[in-house]
Amino acid sequence: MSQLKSVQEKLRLVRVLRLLKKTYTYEELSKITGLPITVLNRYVRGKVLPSAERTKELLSLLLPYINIEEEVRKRIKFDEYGFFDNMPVLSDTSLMSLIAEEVAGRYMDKNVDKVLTAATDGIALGVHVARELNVDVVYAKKKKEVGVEKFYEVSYVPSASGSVTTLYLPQWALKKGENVLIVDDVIRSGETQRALLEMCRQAGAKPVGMFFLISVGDVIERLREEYSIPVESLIRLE
Ligand SMILES: O=P(O)(O)OC[C@H]1O[C@H](OP(=O)(O)OP(=O)(O)O)[C@H](O)[C@@H]1O
Ligand SMILES: Nc1ncnc2[nH]cnc12
Repeated sequence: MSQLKSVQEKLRLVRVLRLLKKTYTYEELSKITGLPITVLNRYVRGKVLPSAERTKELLSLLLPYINIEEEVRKRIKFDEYGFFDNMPVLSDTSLMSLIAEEVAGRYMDKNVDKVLTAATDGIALGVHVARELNVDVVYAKKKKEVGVEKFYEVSYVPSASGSVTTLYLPQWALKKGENVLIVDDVIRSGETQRALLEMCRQAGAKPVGMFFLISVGDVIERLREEYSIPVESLIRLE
């Protein structure tokens, strides 16, 4: 294994431990791994990194205790209007890294050149996934930033809003022929995602897949049929 890969595996273990620490006590983790609490605590705090061999062993013992779908579900709390706060998911960098590993695994063979998302809440997932795929991330915004010469721009009417929203992306950010993975935290009506697909069309870039943390209803099936590309979400809400 290369030095880099070995370090990446060790950091992955630290993320797994940090995530499990939110649910399990050190005593419980010590029972699962057979390691003293002091040793686990040093790994969690990054004071010491385990050997490559121990990393492998610990990952195989600990990964079965992580269900990323479940981790996302339990962080989603609905308010009285049926909306949910995404921040408990998007802010958890250990969880987001593990989700991004999963997404990167699914799209590894698609030769992704760029990850595209929409500001604001898509950015966290976009950055994590792009870093995992070793590519750049670009995001469309709801306003025109100064200092940008030319934009791709797409207007649409978000379902319940009754007013026009426009998304803007600097033209240099997407190039003809690039393979694009579109990601976002939530897909509900699919209007935002259609706007991103339209930007790819304007640029002559090729959408090769779409991934969402949370989809509401059957919108991903409709997009999959319409665009004949993989469209997936980690969890689906009705
Ligand atoms: O499938 P849709 O019905 O288009 O909804 C999904 C979009 O809604 C949310 O963004 P929002 O427009 O609320 O902007 P924000 O990220 O700045 O909160 C979310 O981050 C998606 O981009
Ligand atoms: N935070 C949110 N809660 C529920 N539905 C949404 N659709 C887009 N963002 C959402």
